[in-house]
Amino acid sequence: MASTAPTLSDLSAADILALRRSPMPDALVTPGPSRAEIDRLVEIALRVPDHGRLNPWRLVLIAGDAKDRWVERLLALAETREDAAKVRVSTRKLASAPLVVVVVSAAAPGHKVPEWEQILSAGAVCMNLLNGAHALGYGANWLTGWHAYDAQATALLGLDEGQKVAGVVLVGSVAETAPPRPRAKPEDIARWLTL
Ligand SMILES: Cc1cc2nc3c(=O)[nH]c(=O)nc-3n(C[C@H](O)[C@H](O)[C@H](O)COP(=O)(O)O)c2cc1C
Repeated sequence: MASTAPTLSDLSAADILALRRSPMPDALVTPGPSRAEIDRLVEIALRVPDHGRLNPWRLVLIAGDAKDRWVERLLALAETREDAAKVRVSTRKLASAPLVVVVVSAAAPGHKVPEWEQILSAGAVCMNLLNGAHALGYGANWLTGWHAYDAQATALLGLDEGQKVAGVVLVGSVAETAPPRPRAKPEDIARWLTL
């Protein structure tokens, strides 16, 4: 008998957003999105509110041989650190996913649009990547990790002065769905303003 489990195409956009869950990094596997799907994902990622149309973000796409070399170089850098044992483990989390999208905050300080708002817009890019990947039938996980902050590691990404890594978003097919994660209770977080 055919499975009656709902597929993505049976779900409404609201259900897709409500059901999204980050798979574990090593549960993100090949095949990754095709080139056309990556183009679509980038289009979705960039459809974010951006006060003043400053485009205060950049994306670095990492896949294939370049991704293997990136992880190798990070592993070599990890070994030079005092916390090598710990960062080696977090670096290996990057190995499985076929696509990594590094979201870079390129906020302009001193602009009349506060830097805080520009940085928030980079966070929105990360979130759109997660939802976009999910809607396209893939999974994604938003990480940072030591390599998002270490100057030698970020130099591998060719960031300009003042740019910061907002997210290292792993994308791939989902080998194993993560179990449900406890969520904040709306009543603990949201309240109606009464004046
Ligand atoms: C800015 C940011 C950085 C994160 N960095 C890491 C990280 O380095 N390592 C990690 O295990 N999880 C990290 N997380 C958490 C993962 O994204 C986590 O898998 C996620 O919160 C799971 O929740 P979800 O299923 O609702 O997406 C980070 C989350 C955010 C928002």
